[in-house]
Amino acid sequence: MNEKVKSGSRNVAIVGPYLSGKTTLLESLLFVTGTISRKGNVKDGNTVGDSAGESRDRQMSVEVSAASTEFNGTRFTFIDCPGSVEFVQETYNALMGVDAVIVVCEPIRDRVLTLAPLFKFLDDWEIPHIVFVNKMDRANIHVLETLHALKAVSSRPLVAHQYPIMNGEQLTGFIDMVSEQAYQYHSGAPADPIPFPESLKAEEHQARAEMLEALADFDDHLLEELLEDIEPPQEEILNDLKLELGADLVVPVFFGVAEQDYGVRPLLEALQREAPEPETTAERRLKNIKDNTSLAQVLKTYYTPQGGKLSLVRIWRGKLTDGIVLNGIRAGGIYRLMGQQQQLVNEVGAGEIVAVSRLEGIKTGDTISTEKQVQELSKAEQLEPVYALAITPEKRNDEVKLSSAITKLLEEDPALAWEQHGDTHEVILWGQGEIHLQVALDRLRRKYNLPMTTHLPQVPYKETIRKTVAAVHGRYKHQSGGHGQFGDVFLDIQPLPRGTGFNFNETIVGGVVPKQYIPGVEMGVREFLTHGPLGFPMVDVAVTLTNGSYHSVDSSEQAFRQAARLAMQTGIPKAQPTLLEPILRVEVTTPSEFTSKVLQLVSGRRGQILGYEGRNDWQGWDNVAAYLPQAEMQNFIVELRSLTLGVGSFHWVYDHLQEVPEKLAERVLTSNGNGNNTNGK
Ligand SMILES: Nc1nc2c(ncn2[C@@H]2O[C@H](COP(=O)(O)OP(=O)(O)OP(=O)(O)O)[C@@H](O)[C@H]2O)c(=O)[nH]1
Repeated sequence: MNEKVKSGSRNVAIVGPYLSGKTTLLESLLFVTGTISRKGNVKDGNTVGDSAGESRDRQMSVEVSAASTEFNGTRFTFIDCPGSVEFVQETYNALMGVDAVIVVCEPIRDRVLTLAPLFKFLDDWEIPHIVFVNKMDRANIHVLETLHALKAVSSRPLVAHQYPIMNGEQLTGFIDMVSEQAYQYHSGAPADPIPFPESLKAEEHQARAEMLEALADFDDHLLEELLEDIEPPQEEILNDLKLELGADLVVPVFFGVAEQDYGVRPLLEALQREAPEPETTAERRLKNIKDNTSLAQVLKTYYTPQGGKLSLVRIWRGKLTDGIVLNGIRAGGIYRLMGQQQQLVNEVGAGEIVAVSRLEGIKTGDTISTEKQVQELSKAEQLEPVYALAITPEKRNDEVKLSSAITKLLEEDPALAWEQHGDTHEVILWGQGEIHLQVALDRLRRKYNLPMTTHLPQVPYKETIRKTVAAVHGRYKHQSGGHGQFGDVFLDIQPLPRGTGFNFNETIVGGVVPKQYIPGVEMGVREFLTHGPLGFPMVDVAVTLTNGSYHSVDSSEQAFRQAARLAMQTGIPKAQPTLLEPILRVEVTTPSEFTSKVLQLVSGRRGQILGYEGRNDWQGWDNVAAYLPQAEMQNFIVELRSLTLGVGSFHWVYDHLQEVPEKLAERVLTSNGNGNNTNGK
């Protein structure tokens, strides 16, 4: 392949909503360029893109996969990205390393709307992108309607690079908007030039005029020509398209049918001609890097079924050679990827995306170099986890293996997080949704032989008291053979304001409880508070040791500890124990058209709405701020997505504890058998 590559390379990500046809498009790109001789099919599970077992099982991409090919002397490395919102972190991480992006979407209004977060990410990072409207064999909305829907969700102007020629709902050809030449598609062969279809003249002229006006917004010379009614030379239009795409000022639009390879050659030609060269991208990405060191960045980490580590890296400066030492670690082999297949190479230069094996300790997003100290490249933002499951190994003695397997799992998928909860002691796996966690659990089973069972995480309820009880007596007296045990205390138990925690005081006078035994009293009180009468840890309680007595031989710290526990056992039930639940402060982001539904969702889940407003940085989107009980959060993201075409999201932080309404508290306590185990619904 090396000899044929004459005119540089391009690294292109293929992104877009779930099931829009990205993997099919990659298959077609590889087929049209002769890299594969037979196309695979998503249903049959034999495509290059969806090569991981977890993808094949679900007929959906769950991680990025890379494939290189060559077209007219240019090497293309395509990165097929998952479309599901639950795997978007994969996509964001990979986008940090590409020169251009193909956004694949279907000609369906609601599907187009779901592109908004992706467009925002691309524009925030100024990543050049084009749109490929796929499935134009089922286009039951008009081309101009599709373009309008696209324009509504993009902050950058869209320019139709082609005008599709349709026969009913089926794409049959296109008009190239630069040359105004019409072409007819053929199965298995390049498109043929045909005469301009007169019936499309008016529509095509309008779309072309809009394209030229959009380009002219960034080119005064073109603007003058348009004002003076001079037809601009094609060279000038192409030049503007290249410059303005490269600077993420405009978004060219193409149409096609990936399944029939329609529109795929024109797409490749446009990418070769107009997508920025790797050097241009490097200038953009390295503009804040002051030193001149060799640099690469990890876009994705894989663990192969054999357990080997592979890091997909973009080389920004310098080159990678066999046996190179990066960040102090000797790399294994360097490979070009074709889905799960690897082709060993000895040396690769700047501007390429390749996989490097055995970079132990290096994570996705890390900057790597041959030098000791380098400036870190910026990374894609880390998404907050929004969905959790408590997990337990099916086999008890697998518990020891779990933490090292989870560490590897997190390296492969940085959108996962885990914790061992301090109160409930459960191991909780956090991620972006149900399917995301199921895929992670599949990996644990397949790659690490760790089958797990799951359940909804417990809500970490707490308890407090409402009333003060004074002078509660606790006496511990035990006579067994020789030495006896004697401790005797009087405690005042008082509720504290919410969020205060626990206070211990003593007002002992005259040494009725000697100093050395007082820590024992505090210990006994604290022990009792770890498990209150309702079954949960107690908070916001003050306990004061006011009185007591001792025995000069039989008293000990231990005996006072027991006496304090007895006093607490007597006193707390009289102080009106009450159930408290954690309340989160939640900030929901949603398209404004769904805000009222979101408000209903929040109120329906016992939420307290704190306010909502339009986002300054995102036209047409609102933020809703609210307090929500944690017990109501388990499936919140699932509901939110189903109300907002999948694009609603939220941030949360723990805020405070609040009394559980009485009726609900009864239910929680009965379903827990006075113990702690469900989410309280
Ligand atoms: N009619 C029609 N169907 C298509 C076309 N391209 C893809 N499909 C079908 O659409 C479905 C989804 O295709 P994929 O290529 O898996 O979509 P994807 O975007 O890679 O999916 P994810 O990565 O899981 O989001 C499959 O059943 C394809 O056969 C097309 O041009 N026309």
